[in-house]
Amino acid sequence: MPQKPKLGQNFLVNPQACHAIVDALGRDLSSATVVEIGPGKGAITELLAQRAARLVVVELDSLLATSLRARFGDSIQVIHQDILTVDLDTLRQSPADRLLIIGNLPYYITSDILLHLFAHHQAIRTAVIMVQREVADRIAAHPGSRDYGMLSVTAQLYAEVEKLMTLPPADFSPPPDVHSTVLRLTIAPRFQALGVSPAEFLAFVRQCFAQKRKTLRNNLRAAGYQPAAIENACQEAGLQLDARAEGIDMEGLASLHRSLIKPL
Ligand SMILES: C[S@@+](CC[C@H](N)C(=O)[O-])C[C@H]1O[C@@H](n2cnc3c(N)ncnc32)[C@H](O)[C@@H]1O
Repeated sequence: MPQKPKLGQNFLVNPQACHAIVDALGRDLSSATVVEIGPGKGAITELLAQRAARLVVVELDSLLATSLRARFGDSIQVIHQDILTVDLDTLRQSPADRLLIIGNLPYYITSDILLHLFAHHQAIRTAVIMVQREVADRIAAHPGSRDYGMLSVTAQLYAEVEKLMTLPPADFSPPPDVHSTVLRLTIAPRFQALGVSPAEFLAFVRQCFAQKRKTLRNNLRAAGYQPAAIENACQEAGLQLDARAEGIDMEGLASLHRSLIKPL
């Protein structure tokens, strides 16, 4: 049985894909601060170093971080640290500097990295990230699809999501067990337009999706809402009582939430 690479280390070995991923950040990076998550052996880093005004890379593996420092010298900043502990705000040069994030992510912490990016969304303009295909499908899913759930709603509350390309295992060394998809997330939070506050609304969405097979009514009852309040909120949102959360768009979920927290 082949050993799983440590720290999700599947290195990209398709040069066209490397170019396409960097291009997806935007052609002109001459005034941008770019942050690469998990540069590894530098396949993407090499292209970025030629184009970005400023490049900061965050690599957890000490041997890789050392060899990146030796290879790129002072032309880039190498941070040897777990990305989940890096305060992205501190990488900006000014409050107006909004970071461009890029990375062929270590798949074992994809969701944690996404949440970390969203927690710092004010510091970010765009993120181009490669994730496992099935996870990309969930992030980009629309209401009514099997893949639509908490991850889709969370991502789409913070960003416009585009699927750019899917790569086969053979484009990596060693090849992973899965296909990989590149996503572009353009940060555009929707909380204000929906009239909801982020922490409260995300907690509510979690309750709606608590058990995907249950109806919304049952999930909300289990979360402690009164049957009459649920009925009223569904009516206000124009939703059937036996609807399931996976069929409800963001506006519908927000309308339900606003009704349910309204003082009686
Ligand atoms: C899928 S590889 C991508 C490497 C390179 N960017 C490429 O495309 O060939 C993921 C990289 O993330 C690094 N990594 C894993 N966990 C990390 C973490 N928590 N913080 C920062 N880097 C991490 C790994 O060491 C590895 O270099």
